Amino acid sequence: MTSKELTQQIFKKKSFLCVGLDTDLDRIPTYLLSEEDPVFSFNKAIIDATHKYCVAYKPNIAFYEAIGVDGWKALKKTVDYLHSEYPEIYTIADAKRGDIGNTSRMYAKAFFEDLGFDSVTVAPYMGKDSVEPFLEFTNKHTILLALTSNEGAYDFQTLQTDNEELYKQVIKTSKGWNNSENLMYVVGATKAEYLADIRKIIPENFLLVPGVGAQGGSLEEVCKYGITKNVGLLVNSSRKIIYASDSSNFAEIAGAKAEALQIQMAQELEKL
Ligand SMILES: O=C(O)c1cc(=O)[nH]c(=O)n1[C@@H]1O[C@H](COP(=O)(O)O)[C@@H](O)[C@H]1O
Repeated sequence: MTSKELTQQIFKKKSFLCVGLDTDLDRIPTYLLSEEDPVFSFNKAIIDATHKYCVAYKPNIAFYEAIGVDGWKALKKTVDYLHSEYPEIYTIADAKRGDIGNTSRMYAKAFFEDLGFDSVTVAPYMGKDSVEPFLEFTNKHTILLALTSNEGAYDFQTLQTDNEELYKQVIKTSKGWNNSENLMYVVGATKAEYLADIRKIIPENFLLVPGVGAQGGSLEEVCKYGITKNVGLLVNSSRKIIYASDSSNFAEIAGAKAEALQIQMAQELEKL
């Protein structure tokens, strides 16, 4: 899906919500554990209940890798289910990969070709040759970590180097690698006040903004500083939606949580 098509979906659904599928066997309703594939059963129920209110899903790969082969199978089934049942939905593999070029090429093949995701999150630390193999997939998006939502973001990302914070250098340098508009950036919702500066460097690029909900980020603040006339935002929430309830109607309650965010988003879109 191109950035333009994603923007069209956002205006059509009046939502720039991404639901995070951080599916943890210790947190899903216990009655699902007797199912053949509890992770997929949970994801399917969440997707069926929330898809009307969001434009994207972001499985965090760690949650699938942690349970081995079963996790990888559930991940593949989840992406296939999304693409077959809801082809208008955008998919993000939250993998935070990046290695020497030769190895990054294999990561890119895994997430884009084998699993068929529309995008993957990538760590910029190893530089251009570690990111280029992802960017070579010009019909996919590479989502580079810029300024993350966690406390540790202040350890390196905001350090001054040449009178400028490191995360700004990451954005400025990497945007020159992008010939085909297929680069997005991660900026944590907990760092919303930085978005005004970030928009001066990249006025158009899509930003994936996690951290609304469980991490305390504010949707209003994110929109205040980060929204553009083409929206340019995908705001992720995981735990606050998918674990809103552990009762038998967990999916319905997740749907209501997603709808509440969608309503707020529709109000923000009306202001544009
Ligand atoms: O790349 C990410 O998605 C990401 C970057 C970041 O800076 N902060 C962050 O929380 N994330 C991911 O976004 C999700 C946030 O989950 P919740 O805090 O439960 O909404 C998790 O899967 C995180 O790994």
